Amino acid sequence: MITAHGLTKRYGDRTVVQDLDFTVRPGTVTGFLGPNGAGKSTTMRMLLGLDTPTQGRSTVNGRSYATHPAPLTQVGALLEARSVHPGRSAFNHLMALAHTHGIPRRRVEEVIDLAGLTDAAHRRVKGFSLGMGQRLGVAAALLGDPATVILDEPVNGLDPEGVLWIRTLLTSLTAEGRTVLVSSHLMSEMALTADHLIVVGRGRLLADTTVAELIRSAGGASVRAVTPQPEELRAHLTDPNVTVTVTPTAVHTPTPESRELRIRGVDAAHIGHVAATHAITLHELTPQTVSLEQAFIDLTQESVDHRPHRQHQPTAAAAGADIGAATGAAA
Ligand SMILES: Nc1ncnc2c1ncn2[C@@H]1O[C@H](COP(=O)(O)OP(=O)(O)OP(=O)(O)O)[C@@H](O)[C@H]1O
Repeated sequence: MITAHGLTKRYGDRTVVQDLDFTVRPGTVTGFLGPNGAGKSTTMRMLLGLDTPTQGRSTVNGRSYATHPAPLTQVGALLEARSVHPGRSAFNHLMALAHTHGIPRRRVEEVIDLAGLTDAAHRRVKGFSLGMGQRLGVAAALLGDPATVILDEPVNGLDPEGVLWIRTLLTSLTAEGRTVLVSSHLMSEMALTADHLIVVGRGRLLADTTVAELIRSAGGASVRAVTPQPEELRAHLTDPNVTVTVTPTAVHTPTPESRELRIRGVDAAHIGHVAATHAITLHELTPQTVSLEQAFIDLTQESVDHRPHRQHQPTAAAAGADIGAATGAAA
């Protein structure tokens, strides 16, 4: 388990992490998200005792990182900056780390296999690709068989096979009851991997929530209906939990009198049934899901100053990063 209490970091007069409170629990993958410069790496460094907080404190497995007598066996970390001697082989690098904690050679061989580096184990690290370097970093993080794992952008530089490997690895680590905190810029990856999300922007906590709840709060599921009888359809959707928004003009509709309705609180099957019962013509009935990517952009748009302009497209096909993109009737 990881906790942060009022964690704050200032560089000069710039506050880059401000009053962060969160708990990362065992048994789930927690995604750590935020735009560039939001303070993710700084926070991770503070959790690992590599940066001293200006205020506040953090614990890993109940104590501050610095007070763990054998930290490698408590928390394994992969940070963006690698500090591996380029002339050493992967095996020797891991053996050197293992010696500091009395970890046996057998475990070094195990993590080399686990990371898919068996064939490259005795090659010098300076010849490694970015992806192989990431695999070595993950092997080092797992060396001490730690209960808590902190990975900063682990899929960075990995090919599709490597991405799949990380995804499977994270799931198996949490299935073993470990605590896993992982940062990424890839929303599509987080959607597939993380159960819980901590989102920061300009150093502040923006959300501490589940993937499903973040999407729900960004608008959740809706149904797009296109009909030349919009007012009639609306008049028959009378449940107080149902909201219907009608677009004022015929944009992207097949006939001039058609309108697009965005309907929330009821599924496509029910709308289709209502339309059939009242002989209302439908040109389109499409379940829509806000993508995690769109939910993230909505949440963090105040925290970035370099976005050109807002593009809101909560469609099932938007951005290629949707999760739960509905097929057939919406939930
Ligand atoms: N040693 C330092 N001295 C001064 N400023 C720093 C230092 N380290 C980080 N910063 C600043 O703190 C802010 C947060 O940086 P950090 O690397 O933690 O963000 P991040 O969310 O990890 O970003 P990215 O996603 O781009 O890696 C940035 O504006 C960065 O320039």
